[in-house]
Amino acid sequence: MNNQSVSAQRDLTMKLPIYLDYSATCPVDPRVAKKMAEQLTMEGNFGNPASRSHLFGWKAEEAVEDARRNLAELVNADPREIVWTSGATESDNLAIKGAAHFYQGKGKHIITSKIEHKAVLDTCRQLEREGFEVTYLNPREDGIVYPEQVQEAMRDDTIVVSLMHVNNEIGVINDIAAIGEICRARKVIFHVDAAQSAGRLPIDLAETKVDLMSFSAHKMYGPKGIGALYVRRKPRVRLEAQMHGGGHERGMRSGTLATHQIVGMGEAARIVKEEMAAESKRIEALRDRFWDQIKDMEEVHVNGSWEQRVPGILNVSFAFVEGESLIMSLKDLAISSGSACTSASLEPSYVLRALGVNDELAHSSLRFSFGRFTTEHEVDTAAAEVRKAVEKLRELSPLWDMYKDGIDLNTIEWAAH
Ligand SMILES: Cc1ncc(COP(=O)(O)O)c(C=O)c1O
Ligand code: FES
Repeated sequence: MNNQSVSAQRDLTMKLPIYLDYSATCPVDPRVAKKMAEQLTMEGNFGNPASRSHLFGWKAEEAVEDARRNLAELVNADPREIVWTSGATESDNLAIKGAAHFYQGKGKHIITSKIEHKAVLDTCRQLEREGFEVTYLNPREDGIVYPEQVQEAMRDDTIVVSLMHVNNEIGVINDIAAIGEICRARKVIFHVDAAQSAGRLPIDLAETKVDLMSFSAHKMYGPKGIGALYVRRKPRVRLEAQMHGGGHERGMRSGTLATHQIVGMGEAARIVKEEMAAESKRIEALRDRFWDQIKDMEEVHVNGSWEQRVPGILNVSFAFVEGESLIMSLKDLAISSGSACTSASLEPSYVLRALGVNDELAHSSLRFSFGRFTTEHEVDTAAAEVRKAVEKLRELSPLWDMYKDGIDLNTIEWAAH
């Protein structure tokens, strides 16, 4: 089934909300699902890829290695540099803890940023408890962590720098090539979380001086629960394993390989490599189409650099409207106020706060993310619904009335309570 027929079929059966949360996760591409299903049964590659004594094992191993080649080709790496994991969370843990533990004899200082995914931030917190020191860089107002900031934070005992390629809440892109040069010159290991960029931006690891890179299949239309870590061979990067057992994945990550998941990720990578250029253009056009329909509203702001961003993510603040109320009144849209992992919290986003967005505005922000199966019709419907909901909530807002009456809200002394 092609993309258009998937969308058409969904239109017919739909009472489902319009899905605009592709940064949280993507549906599995039907081509990927088909290939995965074929692996599971007696006729497929159900064997254990580690079994060396019979055909079932050999076939499963071949399927795993095909997938490894496909993922490696997506980022121009050597297949021997790809280690399968359960997702980007595990890859981040393995990269940062693995490198910190292996290289701690050289120093105990790590550099990261305040707007990393929790998988990186919590890993760094854990390392702090173990006696490592971590510098959390603040991005500039545009959401970018600049190479000079990394340069300035470097110390003689710095062993690891971990920065994301694309931020999952605001879609802003960091210049990993320039940061890689700085790290390489000082022989500091550079880890990049590419969960949001792989398959959305071209990545060339033969050219870019990244030592470790995390990937997640479910952000590229593959299944959840599978990911990979790129571990550079030249110059060789060493890691202390975090999972011990049968010595799979050259000792870096033990555990029977999940053949069907791995085949799914490989197929997802193969498809996205072929379709990325056209897909990015299409998604950018959808994003612009959406933004064109809401940008003339008053007090509507895009968070993060407009120029340096992936096409699929748009984080917008609607001043004088409370984000949770807005989501509640947009029941026909599947959107979020920030990342999926923190969507249960009513705290304003730590990412937006780090950009200097004030609490009220951070509270009134929504993330729209567009993807492979998004249609123009969905975008038009979503934009109309957003306009309607924002206007209605503002009608009910005393603060909006005051703003419209020209009262400067910053000068008001609110009663303490
Ligand atoms: C930037 C980033 N890193 C890591 C993850 C976690 O990936 P996974 O769900 O594969 O563990 C995500 C997913 O939300 C992400 O956006
Ligand atoms: S799924 Fe993206 S933040 Fe957790």
